[in-house]
Amino acid sequence: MSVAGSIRLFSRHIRVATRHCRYAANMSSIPTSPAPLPRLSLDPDVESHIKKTYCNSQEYSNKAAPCPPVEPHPVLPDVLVIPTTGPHPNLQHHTKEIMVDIHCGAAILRGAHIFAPGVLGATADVQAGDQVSVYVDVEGKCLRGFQKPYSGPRVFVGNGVARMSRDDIFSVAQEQLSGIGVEMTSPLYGCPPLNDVMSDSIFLQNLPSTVAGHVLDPQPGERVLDMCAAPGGKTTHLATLMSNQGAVIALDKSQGKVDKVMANARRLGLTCIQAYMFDGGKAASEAAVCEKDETSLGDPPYPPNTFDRVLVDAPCSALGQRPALGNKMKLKTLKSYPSYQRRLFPAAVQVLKTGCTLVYSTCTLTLEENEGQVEWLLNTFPCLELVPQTPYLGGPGLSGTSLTQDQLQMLQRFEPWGDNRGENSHPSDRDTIGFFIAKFIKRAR
Ligand SMILES: C[S@@+](CC[C@H](N)C(=O)[O-])C[C@H]1O[C@@H](n2cnc3c(N)ncnc32)[C@H](O)[C@@H]1O
Repeated sequence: MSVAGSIRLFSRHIRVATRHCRYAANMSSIPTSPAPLPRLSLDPDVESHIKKTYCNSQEYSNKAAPCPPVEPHPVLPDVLVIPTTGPHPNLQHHTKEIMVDIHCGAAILRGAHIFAPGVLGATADVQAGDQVSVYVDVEGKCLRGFQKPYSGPRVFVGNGVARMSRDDIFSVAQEQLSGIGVEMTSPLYGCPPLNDVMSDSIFLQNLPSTVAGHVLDPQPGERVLDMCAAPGGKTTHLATLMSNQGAVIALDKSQGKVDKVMANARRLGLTCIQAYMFDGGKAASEAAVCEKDETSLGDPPYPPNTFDRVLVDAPCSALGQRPALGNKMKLKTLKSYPSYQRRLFPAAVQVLKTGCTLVYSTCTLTLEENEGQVEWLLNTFPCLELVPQTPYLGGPGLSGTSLTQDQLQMLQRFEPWGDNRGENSHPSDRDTIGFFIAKFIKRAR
């Protein structure tokens, strides 16, 4: 098989979702309504190609981190699931140690190696080629360049081989460093790095994020607005679901982020995406004029009733993200999100055509940013009707607002501890990040 041959994936890319760690799920009996989609049969060669790539990689050639299985998702036709393995209990602790911060630690748990600038501390004797144990400084108190075994609170995340000596790393300014400092050979959790694997065809994404794309359900030829788009996981999914036909307008607030969206679009060969550095909250303008051609809408802002679908995947407190080794967010910041998110909706509702779909999603857990926002939206925009979602792999919304039981059942909440899914749910649907999805139709009112 040539890779290109397997790609119906060219027009229908595969999303790859990893499970982050094992949980003994204490499942409730809340009923879900799984709605099977037409199955896209995955080319067996694709699955075997991915398996071979991992099994041959150093991470999976040792017994501590055996190659994880690759499974087509039972409901989502364009998703492969790679369960994370671990924690691996018998990893040896080496005397030579590397310290990293919580962000680098989370990246390691997601399958990354350690880039040299990410090394916070290394014991004095570390040389290139040495076996090292890697620890995360969970309180952010380890100073850069630290050279003793660190005695503050720390978490072991696995073993690796130093590719640079301590001197290589700390004798130059951090901004001049590049390349891999430590190659993780036995991470605590086995999570496949997908960096070079079929990069024109697959996108690594959290499972609930792939559900959000399907819930929006964009069709070929439509105009879709992705209001908060970077790095473009959902943007590229939407364009793929549209078979690259129509227009996906992606907005984000900095040029660097917009460049990332476009880089991902180019990588996947998705030409129907146009990304702009633009405040989503200002995306609507009565005075704006839109090009007639649905594939070239031009720059934002856009006139009312321009889009067939709008996704507001809002900036949020991200408390559902996994893996997470620490969180330094202040209460003031946490409390700032609901009002910031609300700024986005007047424009989102205005640019949406009547009869069309708005999806709101977050990767956080708070009532204020999730069910509370749905309550506020329904009160503020009487034209919005809350509607059920397909596919439905999560659980209902939480009580605590004025939303009725029926309305809560229309919401889709993924608790990161996995116990709010139906008893027949697939294991990959219970071991996810925390996520929230609400779907609305704009009615003529
Ligand atoms: C949850 S992330 C989006 C993730 C993205 N949808 C994906 O799936 O790859 C939220 C994004 O909103 C962006 N953002 C924050 N404020 C914004 C604004 N006023 N207008 C547009 N984007 C904004 C942030 O820069 C961030 O990239």
